Amino acid sequence: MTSDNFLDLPPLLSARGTVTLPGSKSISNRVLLLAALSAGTTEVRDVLLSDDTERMLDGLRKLGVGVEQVESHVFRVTGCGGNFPNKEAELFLGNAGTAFRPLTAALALSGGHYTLSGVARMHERPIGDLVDALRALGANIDYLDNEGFPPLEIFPATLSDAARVSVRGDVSSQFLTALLMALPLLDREVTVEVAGELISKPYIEITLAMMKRFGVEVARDGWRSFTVAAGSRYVSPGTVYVEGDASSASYFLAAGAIGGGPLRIEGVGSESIQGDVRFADALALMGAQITMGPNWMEARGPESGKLKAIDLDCNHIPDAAMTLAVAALFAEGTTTLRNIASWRVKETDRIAAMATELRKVGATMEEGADYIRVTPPAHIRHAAIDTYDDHRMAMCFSLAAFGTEGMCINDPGCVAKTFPEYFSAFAGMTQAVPVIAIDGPSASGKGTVAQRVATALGMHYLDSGALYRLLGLAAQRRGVALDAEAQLAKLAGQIDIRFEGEDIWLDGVKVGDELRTEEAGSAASKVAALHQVRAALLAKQRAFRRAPGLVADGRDMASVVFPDSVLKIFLTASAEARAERRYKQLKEKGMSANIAALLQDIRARDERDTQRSAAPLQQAPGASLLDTTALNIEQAVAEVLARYRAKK
Ligand SMILES: O=C(O)C1=C[C@@H](OP(=O)(O)O)[C@@H](O)[C@H](O)C1
Ligand SMILES: C=C(OP(=O)(O)O)C(=O)O
Repeated sequence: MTSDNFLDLPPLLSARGTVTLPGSKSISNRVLLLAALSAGTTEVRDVLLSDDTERMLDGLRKLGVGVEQVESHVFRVTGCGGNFPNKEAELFLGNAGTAFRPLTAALALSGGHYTLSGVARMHERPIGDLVDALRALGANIDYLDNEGFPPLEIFPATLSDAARVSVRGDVSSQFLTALLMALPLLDREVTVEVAGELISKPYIEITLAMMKRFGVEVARDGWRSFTVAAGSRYVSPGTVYVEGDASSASYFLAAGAIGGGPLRIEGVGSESIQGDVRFADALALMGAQITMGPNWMEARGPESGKLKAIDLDCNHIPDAAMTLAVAALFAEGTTTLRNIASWRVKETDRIAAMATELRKVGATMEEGADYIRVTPPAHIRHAAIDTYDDHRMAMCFSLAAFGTEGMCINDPGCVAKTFPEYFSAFAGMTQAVPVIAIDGPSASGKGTVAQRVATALGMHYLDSGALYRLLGLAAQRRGVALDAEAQLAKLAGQIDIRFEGEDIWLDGVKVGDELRTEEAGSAASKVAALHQVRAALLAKQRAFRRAPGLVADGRDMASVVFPDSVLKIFLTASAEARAERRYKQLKEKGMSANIAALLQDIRARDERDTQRSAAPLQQAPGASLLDTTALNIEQAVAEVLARYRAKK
């Protein structure tokens, strides 16, 4: 159920399967830059294809680096030995921190004239600590807008002979990463001292491991200082394989833990160099069952059946920790995630965004400068989640669809930053609450069949036609004309409808046979032809989709309301057979009836229903025809059940 601006995720029952992860963003962008700075040609395989890596690739091309895509995820980079061919360029780096910070450092020390800019949010993300450190080395960098923030203009440096330089490490580890990767461009030994408590430490391990792969070994004194020796030069290792993205793994591991699993991710595991694999430990603390091998991880639900809250310092897993905040909705108790101040300066203020959106689904939230506390609600409410152009907000909140009502994600396309195919991968690993859609013309017997199928399967039942009949009735009671579209749509949003067994309640009052009269049927048909009314009733109908499943009958169940139904039946019978059934039904209830008039009525209604522009009655693509002219109810029910079992 997609549109350009939102994705309505159905309520999810379970998660299982095997997913192969796209390449790591952090490794892809480091390797591409190091390959460009090296002597020699590097083939980089399993590269992440996403907006962040596209910004790096585009930047390198603009600098004159030979970048050739040889297969879909394989790039051949012809290194420039530390000397970019183009000495003048304007780079647009989107919101990619792993492109912006490292390119700033490399270009500041490479003797050209460059401007670096990004999206509006990038211009709010700090870079001052890195610029200060580079200036101490002689770099010539101007802020084009606000002091301490992009955009930047870089001029050729007048290099100092400083042997030691200090960089703050408590806002972003990317400043230290950027500096270290650029230092081999200088022809002398430089020691970088880290000022302040270094955050996101595992990302520095990725940087050191990648530099080593390209022939530069950094000497270190714990987390205090790092020394790049004189004469250090990047040399291409030939071919580099990029691991799967450990942060992207977090959504699937969490899905396995919440949705039962087993859910296996391939591409990253116990031998990974990415710190975010430690997310699996956090999930295990919550009670999830985790197993892993060198290049895979697998998550299952907790043995006890219920996840439990944790209180955790998440500084080492800043990105994956966001996933814990949403997983906390499914845990018993209050979860506290600490030491995450860096969330405030990422794609959005993630502490504020997380608190706002988790509140929408009913959680009780507490936020501080560097922590967040989540107390789950008794019942996770359906909400339209704003994603703030933050890929991780969108991916994290997909997990909230394991609540009973599903979840709506606004601007789902923002996942393109690191995982453009996220939602199709997620759909492939998760099983939604199943819907059996039974559509068909008036008096085809679909209501009785659907109700009996629901009973046989222990599922919920939605008589969508009754919603339209109820609206018709409510309109007549309140004196709203049956063609007053806007008023009717408003009324549709206001009325309170409840189904209890065979009983139907409208605004707290039980409705009787008046709902089944021909008059109510014709009022329903009229209001149902109005677009705004159908739109207003859509959410009401979807809300009936609850575990363990739903059998829904109507006219557009398969095509519009539940297009992802596991089974779609178009149930019909000849007009004569339907007139006869209706005649018998009315007689049994002691009501008067005329078979010729009924037949005429049914034909007129068929005509109206198939001709109307709003959701005309038709066999939906993927629906199978069930003609019951020659079948009795039991036979029709048995046939639907057989088709459902064949689908399972
Ligand atoms: O170096 C890296 O690849 C990254 C470092 C982290 O940033 P901070 O160091 O700013 O926390 C992380 O959040 C980001 O997604 C990627
Ligand atoms: C913080 C992130 O990105 P960036 O590399 O732009 O810092 C992220 O991917 O969560």
